[in-house]
Amino acid sequence: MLSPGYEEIVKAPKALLHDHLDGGLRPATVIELAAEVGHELPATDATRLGQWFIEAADSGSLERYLETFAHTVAVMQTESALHRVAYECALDLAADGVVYAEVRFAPEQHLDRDLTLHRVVGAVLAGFREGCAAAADAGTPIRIGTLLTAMRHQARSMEIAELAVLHRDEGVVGFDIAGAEAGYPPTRHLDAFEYLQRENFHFTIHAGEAFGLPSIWQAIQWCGADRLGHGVRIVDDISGNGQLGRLAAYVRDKRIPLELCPSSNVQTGAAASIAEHPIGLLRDLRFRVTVNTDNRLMSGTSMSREMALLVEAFGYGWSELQWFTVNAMKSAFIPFDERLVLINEVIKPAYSKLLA
Ligand SMILES: O=c1[nH]cnc2c1ncn2[C@H]1C[C@H](O)[C@@H](CO)O1
Ligand SMILES: [Zn+2]
Repeated sequence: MLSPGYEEIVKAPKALLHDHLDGGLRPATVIELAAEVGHELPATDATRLGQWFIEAADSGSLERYLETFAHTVAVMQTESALHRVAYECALDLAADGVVYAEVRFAPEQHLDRDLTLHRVVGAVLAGFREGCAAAADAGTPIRIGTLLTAMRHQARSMEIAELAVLHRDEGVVGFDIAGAEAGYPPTRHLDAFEYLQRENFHFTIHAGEAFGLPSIWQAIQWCGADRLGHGVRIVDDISGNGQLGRLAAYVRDKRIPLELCPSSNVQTGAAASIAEHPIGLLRDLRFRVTVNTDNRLMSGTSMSREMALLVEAFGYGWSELQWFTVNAMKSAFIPFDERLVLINEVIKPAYSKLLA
């Protein structure tokens, strides 16, 4: 059978669990919004700006990679800008064939002007709602769940966790912490995670990206994370012959989803190349692997491109792409019955045609 081509991958339904709103703006939108607020950018032509983001993020360090967000966050400080960015995000993901996405952002980073946390969340949720309606009209339906992120070097995680629970019936489906990992362990935010568990709410934690096993261990065993944002360094607990250490065995046994982001990991130095990315080993060992974009602007990528890169590097076919997609859908934070509908009525029928 021919290996999946890029155009066919775009048409196949895909599920995305790890995508940052402030890491997915269109370069042209960054330029227009920057002009409105007088923010100076490193380039004023959309192609050159897009290239600047990719090159600046290609730094080999998470800390330097994160510096590029200064330019996107700076232009997302009004309700209309947040609404527009969320609206375009929904359209862009839908046009790429994503049928389910969880998109995250940190409300506390959008208070530089006069917004409140509630208004920030309201503007993003409205943007997603209207973007999803427009995508459905265009014949590319998509469902989007929002995750609220707290920045791990700050001290607002409890407040953001409460904000997420407060908006749970309006589209917020989960919580996360992000930012520089080394020096900021997940247990710094233990009170927020314990609160979320008492509320029967869902959360993922960026862990095992720029820091190793202790971060993953804390995220799972102290904080109770449902999923791992990246978690790629779980390979440090797997020996050369595929023998699993206790933590890796626990993660696999409990089917804890790994939100792997191949291109982002190469840019931050967590993997040497796509071909050497641990996703190959983790899939062979049947961890609950999912494929994600992380930051489409900083990596110049999309869900289809990430899958095409894996097809090229590992020789994957439709059955592996379906497996990643069903894994993601099973691991989503929306209710079980709604996940099943997407798996049985959208994903499986499409892949069975592609597999035929
Ligand atoms: O991959 C990441 N690791 C840690 N933090 C990240 C990553 N991608 C984005 N962020 C940060 C920068 C954003 O401003 C913030 C909220 O989306 O999350
Ligand atoms: Zn991330």
